[in-house]
Amino acid sequence: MARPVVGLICDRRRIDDEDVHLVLEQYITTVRDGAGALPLLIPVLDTPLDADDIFASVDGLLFTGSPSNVEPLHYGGPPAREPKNEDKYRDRLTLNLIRAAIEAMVPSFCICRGLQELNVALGGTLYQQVQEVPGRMDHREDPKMPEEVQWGPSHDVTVTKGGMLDGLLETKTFAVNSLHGQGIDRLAPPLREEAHAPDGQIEAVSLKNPQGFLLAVQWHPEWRWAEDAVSRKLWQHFAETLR
Ligand SMILES: N[C@@H](CCC(=O)NCCCC(=O)O)C(=O)O
Repeated sequence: MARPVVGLICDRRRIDDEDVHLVLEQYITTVRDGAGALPLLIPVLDTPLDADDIFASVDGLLFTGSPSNVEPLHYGGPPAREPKNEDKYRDRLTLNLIRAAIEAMVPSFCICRGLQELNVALGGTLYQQVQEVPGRMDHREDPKMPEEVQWGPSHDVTVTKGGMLDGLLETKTFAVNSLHGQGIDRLAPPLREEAHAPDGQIEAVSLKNPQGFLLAVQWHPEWRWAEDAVSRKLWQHFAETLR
């Protein structure tokens, strides 16, 4: 039987004066092994690919993480302090694609930047520097540390009662990694909180009125997914919605 196909959103970066479309390999191998699907990379072109064309070729979508930030103009925020750290072509594709995927009930899993895109696409706002918000922790990785530490467990999250994760996971508090400087400020009206960090930062969301599968997490369940019971469950559940 043919494997289901999952479309992974690429980043668009300028490398050696060329436009390059790329995805970290860990997302690709996790889609293959954790969700049992065929990974299909979705490039971020000047004129975005048509959502219906994409939906005709995939059984689900993965909105990947990225070092780039959603441009604040999309949520009425002040100009970014680091305007170079943007991917305006990705914004142009994903903000519309997420809304279209919800409408078309295409199963979608959103990770890190993907969660932030979902919140902005549905009318929410972002903190541009979570660590500067009074009472919030620093959710960024330490780039001076070895990769294992940067991507290793960083803080707990607690699952919110009555949501998708509450129904899915036996463990209600568990450790996650944390590699983000931005985060949800105002939650988009159609979304509900699924989990939060000890400082109150929203760490996972889903639709209040679910239509198909839509889950977004601020952490990275693709990192060493096979070694972590919660990550295994999330990928398995995503896989089940693809068929
Ligand atoms: N830039 C945003 C989003 C953070 C994010 O997605 N990090 C993932 C980095 C690794 C990768 O390339 O997937 C923020 O800082 O909040």
